[in-house]
Amino acid sequence: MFLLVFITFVLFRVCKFCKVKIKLFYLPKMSSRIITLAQLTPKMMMNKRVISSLLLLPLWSNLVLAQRPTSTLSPQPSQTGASQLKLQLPLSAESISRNFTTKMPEKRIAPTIESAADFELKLPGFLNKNKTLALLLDYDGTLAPIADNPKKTVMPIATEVILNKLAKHPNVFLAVISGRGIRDVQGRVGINGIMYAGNHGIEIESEDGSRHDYQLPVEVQENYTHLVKELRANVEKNNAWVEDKRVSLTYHYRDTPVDIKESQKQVAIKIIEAHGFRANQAHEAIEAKPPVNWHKGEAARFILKHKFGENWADEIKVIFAGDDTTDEDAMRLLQGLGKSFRISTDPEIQTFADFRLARQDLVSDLLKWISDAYGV
Ligand SMILES: O=P(O)(O)OC[C@H]1O[C@H](O[C@H]2O[C@H](CO)[C@@H](O)[C@H](O)[C@H]2O)[C@H](O)[C@@H](O)[C@@H]1O
Repeated sequence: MFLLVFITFVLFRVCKFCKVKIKLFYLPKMSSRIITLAQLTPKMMMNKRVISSLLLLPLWSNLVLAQRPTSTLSPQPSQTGASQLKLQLPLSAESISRNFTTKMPEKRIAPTIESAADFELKLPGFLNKNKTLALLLDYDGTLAPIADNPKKTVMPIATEVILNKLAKHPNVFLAVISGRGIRDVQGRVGINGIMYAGNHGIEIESEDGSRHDYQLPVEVQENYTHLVKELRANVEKNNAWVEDKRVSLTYHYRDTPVDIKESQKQVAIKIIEAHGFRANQAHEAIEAKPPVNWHKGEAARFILKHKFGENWADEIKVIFAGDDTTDEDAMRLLQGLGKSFRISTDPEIQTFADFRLARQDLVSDLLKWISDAYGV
């Protein structure tokens, strides 16, 4: 292993000395993330794919010495010293460690839960009232059924009642991770003393009110302002509208006439992408998210680390439930570390979740299953 590290080091020194501008492969659809060599664990270094990746580095194109955008968030996985060599690779260190040392996570058709009884049948003994449970939940389409306007959503009474009880249980930790602005989702859920994440995790607020805001690079913030203006000027018409959430937006087109819906949506996607933002399909809407390596998955991981420390996966049980494409980031990162549920009526849906919940109303049954196990 030492030899490998040494060879890699020498390769970098030689390339630097020769002033060779080295470049990495651009892998389409994989977002660029930053890792440091120091983050490669011995286990990863023994992996054949990582070894060949390192040895082939000088032959690749587009190697970039880069600095991670600053953030007020802590813990920061790669902020271990400004002097470290940082390489822009297509995968983060943690995903390399997870993907290459274990099985590469893949979306697939997940086993379905169709009734309240299915939870214990398919997950016998998963819950243990003596072990802490972290319950991470999405809001729209999960806690509240989808409505034709974001202002019209309400949680079913049964959900609200159980959620309030679970929030008070000493062995249950509750967090709501939403694409909405944080104040909006807090107001709708209305439970004090739990953790909230808004804007797909960019804003996080702890139970005691302390904030963790992912710091977007200035140019991304500027692009966002232009993006809102341009969408409003060009595609806020025919009943479509822009929900400006300050750092991310949702373009709602539910009420646009069917014959022009698709073409107008495509124009909106082009505008979003032209401003460097990511366009995610949602329910009769497009989510425009900033081009940063921060999403519901990273937010979930941050919340769990913040609350339970580095070894959270060994200490607690985790359940995540969500219904949308943006929830898949959390389902992917929690694979093998907790149990996740994707709410979808589509039996063919491909997901990173462990289970598909066939209907939104099964969320109340999921909460009931938990509250029964914890004697709430
Ligand atoms: O992450 P979530 O809590 O699920 O939030 C995702 C988005 O939800 C809202 O839009 C969606 O729900 C609306 C109400 O049911 C519905 O009218 C809309 O069609 C859906 O896309 C919200 O408006 C967005 O800001 C959230 O990002």
